[in-house]
Amino acid sequence: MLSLLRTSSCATRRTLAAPSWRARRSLATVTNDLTFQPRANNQTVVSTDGQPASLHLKTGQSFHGKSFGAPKSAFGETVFSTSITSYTESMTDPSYRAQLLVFTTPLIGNYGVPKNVAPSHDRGPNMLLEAPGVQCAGVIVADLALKYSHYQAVESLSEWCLRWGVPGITGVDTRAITCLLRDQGTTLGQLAIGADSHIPPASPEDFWDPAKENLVAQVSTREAYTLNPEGDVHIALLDYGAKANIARSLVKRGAKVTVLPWNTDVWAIKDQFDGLFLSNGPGDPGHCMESVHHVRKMIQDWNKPIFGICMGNQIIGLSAGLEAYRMRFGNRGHNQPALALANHRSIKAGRIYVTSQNHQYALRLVDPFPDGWEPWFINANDSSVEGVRSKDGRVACVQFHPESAGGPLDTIEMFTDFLTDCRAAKSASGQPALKSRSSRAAQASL
Ligand SMILES: NC(=O)CC[C@H](N)C(=O)O
Repeated sequence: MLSLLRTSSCATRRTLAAPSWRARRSLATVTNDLTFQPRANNQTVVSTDGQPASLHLKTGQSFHGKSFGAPKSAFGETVFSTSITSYTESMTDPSYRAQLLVFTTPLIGNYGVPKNVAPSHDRGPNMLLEAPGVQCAGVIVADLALKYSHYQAVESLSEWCLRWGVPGITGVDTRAITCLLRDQGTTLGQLAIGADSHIPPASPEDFWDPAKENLVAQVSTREAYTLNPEGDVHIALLDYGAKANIARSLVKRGAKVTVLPWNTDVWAIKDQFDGLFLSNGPGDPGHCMESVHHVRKMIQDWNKPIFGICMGNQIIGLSAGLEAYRMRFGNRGHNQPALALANHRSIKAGRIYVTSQNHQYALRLVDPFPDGWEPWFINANDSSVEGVRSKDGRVACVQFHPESAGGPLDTIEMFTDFLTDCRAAKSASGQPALKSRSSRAAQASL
């Protein structure tokens, strides 16, 4: 906390109750001095080349600071996250693909980056973070910590970004940028690095728009692979850009998980599985209609449990006949309140769960809801739909992230609930449950 108060730019911001547009713009020119005086102790010091860097928004605003990480420019959607911790988890979440991520928390990088233990498979759960490398297109921070300290840290945020070819900018007023994005909505941007970086792209058409691309096809696994083959229930995990903690959370609870490419025709191979799980993933769900087609068949004609998270929630909603729309600035942070409307095992109607979120699209609340479906959760801040379920409870999905990483664990037991449903469906279908490995044993193997 003391280090937060030490920088003059933070102090300046704290005095501004409601900065005018002109004031916000001039704040954007505030830069930090990256010259660091090494201390006489053994804590690791971050080096940064501190080249000139600018964030240019398609709407005409520019913010000038210093670069860290990879010395190259990048385009993307400029979005903000209000999470206070877990920059490493957020930056490895494939749902942030093609996004320039603004952290509203001022001091970023102070606990460095841990060794992301090499997985047995690229997307296996045996790594610490959510994917092998940095997924977002760039990072925008107010104050890059010039010193990091954590027992697991092996490198600085800047070194990590450099290794993964991702640029960063520090010394910009992220509060002013966030106020702008909140008013005008998620905006296309360019993170420009180098001597000419203060010159914005010549025309608004020069800003690359990732929403036009099928980003899911870029991040999904190319080949199916199986984790924890001894698990007692076999779950098909459709990978739209799955955070590793989804597979981890299923494996920890004793499931065998087969991760499948996003557009797999699951109906053709359904007999192997006791449940279907749809992951999170980047971009517009409208690009995934091929998958919606397969999932609709599973919803209509299969009799086993189906669960979806975030992009998975949107795919299930589209399959059920709901519409997905683009929100103004989305929800990204770790303290989004979701009000439960129906009981299901650990979830109690009437309770508010604090949830981790990262999404730009949402399912539209309509009245009446499609036949046989009901809303399951509503966001207590903005009233957006946070989950839907079939009235028989067999198919359910949530817009938030029960697996967290990072974020609160309020809804982590939804994984236990889903696997309990899968085990019940398996024994009801007459298949004897295999001798289950205890979750402790499965966890020990991770
Ligand atoms: N985390 C996610 O799965 C994001 C879903 C979708 N890409 C969105 O932005 O709304």
